Amino acid sequence: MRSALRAAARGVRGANPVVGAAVLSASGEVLHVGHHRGAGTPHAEVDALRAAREAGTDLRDTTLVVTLEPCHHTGRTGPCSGAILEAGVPRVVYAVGDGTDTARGGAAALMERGVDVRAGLLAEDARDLNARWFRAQEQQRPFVTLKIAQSLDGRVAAADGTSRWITGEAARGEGHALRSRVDAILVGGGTLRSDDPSLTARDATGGPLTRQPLRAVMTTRPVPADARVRRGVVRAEEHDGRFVHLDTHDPHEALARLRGLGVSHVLVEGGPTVAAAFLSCDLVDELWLHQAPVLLGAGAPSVGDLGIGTITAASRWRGDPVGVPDDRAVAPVGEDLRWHLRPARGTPDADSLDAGASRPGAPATPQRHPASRTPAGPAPTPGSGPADARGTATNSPDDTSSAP
Ligand SMILES: Nc1nc(O)c(N)c(N[C@@H]2O[C@H](COP(=O)(O)O)[C@@H](O)[C@H]2O)n1
Repeated sequence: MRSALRAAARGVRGANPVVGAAVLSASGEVLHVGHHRGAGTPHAEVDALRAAREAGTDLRDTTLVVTLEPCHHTGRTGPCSGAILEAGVPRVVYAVGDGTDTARGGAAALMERGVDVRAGLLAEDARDLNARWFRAQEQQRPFVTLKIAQSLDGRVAAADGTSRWITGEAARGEGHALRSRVDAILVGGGTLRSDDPSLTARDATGGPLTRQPLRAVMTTRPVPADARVRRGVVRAEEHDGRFVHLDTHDPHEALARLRGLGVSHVLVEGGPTVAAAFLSCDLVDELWLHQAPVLLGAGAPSVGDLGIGTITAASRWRGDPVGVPDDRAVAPVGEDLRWHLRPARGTPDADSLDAGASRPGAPATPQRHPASRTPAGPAPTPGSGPADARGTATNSPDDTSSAP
């Protein structure tokens, strides 16, 4: 299971949990490992079984160990329960159950077909690893990533509103790769008016990437008929660059609407007021922050007023090495610096990985932070993060100034 947990940490955060699997011999030797690489790609079990098949491993006396209960549904991919039965693996050990209504049930289905299934091994570690994903599922909302591209002094635009480009090409490339992985991108009315963004996912030449997210603007004002965001990106993919106007200032309402449109992962790209609105409601699960070696001295801040009056009430974040190309929570990207962060409010997932579980050769048992004793979905720790988990933002996204 420790091998499976380490493999899981090579995945990406978002619509799906990070999941790892290992095929063990009868004597308990790890023969193959696999992991899930994000929504739409094979699940960890299928990845590990593929490795076994390619190596010609006889699976008749093996055990499949997986960090999450095998799924029993056809979503973007087929059911893992079926793949395991087809492969003829006689024993399955999983860490933690899949609580989702759609995917759960794999364990029962396998047992019915005579597979020896055990649950609960290193369950707390497995749950910790995906604490924010479980929390988003429990709250029945999409997983939320906030992306910020800012100057050294925390600004996303110069005094005249110009923002192209603060960060360099490499950081922008990461941003576009992230765009093409999410189901929807969301910006506020201020960004719409100041930048007129297209919100498409593009490659280095400016051409559209294969997968395009739904493009959402959250504003109570009209979205002009000629706004770039309304212009079609013709793609045969799931969300294929459609546009949606979210006529609200309430992040909860915006997320509920997006969920209704089939969105499981939303990328909030600003501006400052929208960022503050999501942060104030404790609705940011993951933060990608690119910081450029540029000083602006004036201009829009990356995050608007969070209502924090004193340092003990600061919104604190911790490094998350899971889901970034180099397994590093803080890393140089071209000339810029990338921070990959999670709220430090007590969701324990990356605490366990601070000890190095995502890195090859790391200690087998992830260490947990003392604050990680509660299961996924704990209430925010008082004073350690953005306030009310069900709070409604007081700032209006329409007041927003520019963001890249
Ligand atoms: N057992 C298992 N292994 C994985 O590697 C997984 N990613 C999951 N995810 C579960 O299945 C749902 C996604 O299914 P699709 O990728 O859309 O087919 C996800 O919501 C989890 O419940 N499970």
